[in-house]
Amino acid sequence: MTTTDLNERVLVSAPGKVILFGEHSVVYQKTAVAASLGLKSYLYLEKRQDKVIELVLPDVKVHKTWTIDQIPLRLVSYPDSDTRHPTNMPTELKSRLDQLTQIKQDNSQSQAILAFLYLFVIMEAKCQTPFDQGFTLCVRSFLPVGAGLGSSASYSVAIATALLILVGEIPTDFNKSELREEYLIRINEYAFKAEEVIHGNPSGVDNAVATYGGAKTFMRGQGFATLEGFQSLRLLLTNTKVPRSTNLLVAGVGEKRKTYPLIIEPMLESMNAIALHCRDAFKKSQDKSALMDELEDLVGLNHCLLEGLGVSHPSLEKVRMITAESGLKTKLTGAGGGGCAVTFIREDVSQTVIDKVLSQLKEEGFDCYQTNVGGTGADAVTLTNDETKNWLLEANRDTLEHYFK
Ligand SMILES: Nc1ncnc2c1ncn2[C@@H]1O[C@H](COP(=O)(O)OP(=O)(O)OP(=O)(O)O)[C@@H](O)[C@H]1O
Ligand SMILES: C[C@@](O)(CCO)CC(=O)[O-]
Repeated sequence: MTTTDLNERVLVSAPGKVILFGEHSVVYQKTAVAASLGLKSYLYLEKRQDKVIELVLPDVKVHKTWTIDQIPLRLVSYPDSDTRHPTNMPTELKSRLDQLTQIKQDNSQSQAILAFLYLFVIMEAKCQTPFDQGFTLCVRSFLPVGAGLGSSASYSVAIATALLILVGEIPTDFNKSELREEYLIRINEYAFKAEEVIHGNPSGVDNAVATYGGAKTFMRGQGFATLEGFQSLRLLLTNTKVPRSTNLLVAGVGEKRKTYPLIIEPMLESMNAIALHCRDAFKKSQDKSALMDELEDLVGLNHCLLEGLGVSHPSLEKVRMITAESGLKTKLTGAGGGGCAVTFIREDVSQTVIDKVLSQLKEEGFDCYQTNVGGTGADAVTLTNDETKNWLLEANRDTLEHYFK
């Protein structure tokens, strides 16, 4: 096949995130501090000559095809889709999308498919000319799915970016455009919609970090600000591999808050103060050791409050115990209930100590990641060689990252 035989193809990337402070409290308009991760999702988009839509999501074992006529485009007028929660979508549209999703048992699959179909339908409804072209969309992630590192936001940002490019709402090289800010706002808004499908009640912090990258403070309803004076941190991420659902954990905290408002509200307020203290600690541009003293205190305080909200797990307490034996401070990150913990490592901690901790954590069956934080957000490039969806599935991280240099 020569390059000229190839259909138009695009590669999209979107990072995961680590919440340093403020998970759960951020759902209730408190401040959170979060940063993008070097671990990302990559999406391959190919326009097709036939009218087939193919969705390939190997991380959640989905491979679906539909013809474009099966998708309920323009079937239901849905003018206020941007302001309505997806659970309030018109009944007719809901039942058509459920029929197309056709997987009742496995939530991770149905949420991923539904998020894709929902975004496509509401985006297409806003296009000037009806969309009638087939395409293949394949997502492959280097993030553990459902483990607290923002896999759903990374997936949501990747599909929002790709679909906006597909329907002609943003150019592939949106990051180089003078309208970049506007395009990023659009990506973030649609990614939030996909997060609403997957999460139920997301604060928006995860998709904001996955869209814009960097290290941020975030408050629901007010958006984000760059974390001034942010210094790169040595972080160890440990995935306990205990499955959990962000949706259910967020709902659980909501129930507690309703039952014990006078107890829970001050806890959420303390978490807000922790995030603000972290912001100010970076701003002071003090030496790294003094900064780490403060951050380590905040780690302990924030974790204990989260534990009090009921979102820790014995596996996370185990990570805390193992790391504490070597003098390292750890808190859960993301929704908790299993999933990931983040350990803050001071500059003066030797590789021998880190290796010992790594081997103890691995002995427990946990996965560990040492990755950089605060890097780029969503990005896209046009593919011009003979890349295919199988190429995406087989390529390693360095190869894929190279496309975005
Ligand atoms: N690579 C992927 N491909 C398809 N769907 C994905 C992918 N990654 C995540 N998802 C969707 O997101 C869901 C996981 O979302 P969830 O919010 O529970 O986890 P998370 O985003 O990793 O954690 P947290 O919200 O705590 O950071 C999956 O069940 C699936 O529906
Ligand atoms: C638990 C939570 O605060 C973070 C999940 O990464 C939920 C959210 O902010 O949407």
